Amino acid sequence: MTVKIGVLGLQGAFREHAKALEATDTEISIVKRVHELDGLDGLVIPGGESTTMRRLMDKYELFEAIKDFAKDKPVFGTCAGLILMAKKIDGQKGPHLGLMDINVKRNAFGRQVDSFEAELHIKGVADNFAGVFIRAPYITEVGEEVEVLATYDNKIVAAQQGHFLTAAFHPELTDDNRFHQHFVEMVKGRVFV
Ligand SMILES: NC(=O)CC[C@H](N)C(=O)O
Repeated sequence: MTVKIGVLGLQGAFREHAKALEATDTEISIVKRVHELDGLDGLVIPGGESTTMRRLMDKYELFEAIKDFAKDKPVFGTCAGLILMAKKIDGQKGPHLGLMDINVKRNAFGRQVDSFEAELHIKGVADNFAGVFIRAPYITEVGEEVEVLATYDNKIVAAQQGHFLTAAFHPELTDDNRFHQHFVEMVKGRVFV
């Protein structure tokens, strides 16, 4: 069975995510409007700039619609997507979607190392995954139900909580689609139960 996965296409690296998913057994669509969530089995929230993406979500009434979608459908957020999914953002009053029990710090690796690549061990996914970090956040704290999937320099950079998956880096910017494949398996598991 082919599952249908949408990539939120308001801003950021959504085309790259769609491309990474092409190599998996999925039907892919770009989501820019609320009705385009209909019939999807899972959603990817890409990297970009979290405050801009939030503003656009509000503008197109996608904010509540995505919260609703996420009640029982898998969501995968990378970088800005991770920030949007977190329950707590360092130095910021409230969260955005607040889907995952994680605290996140934005632009957390500092200005000197704006962007870098590091080899990651991602639990259950890959021992040697090239993590591309771009003004990346990291997770400072996780709740009991959150499973840490990867750390870099003792900082949490990938995690999963039930049907939510998140990464501080950009798996869509490499040719390695194992992390996307992991999300597809999560979506399939959900569809079959
Ligand atoms: N590459 C990214 O998605 C960077 C995230 C960005 N620093 C933010 O705060 O939204």
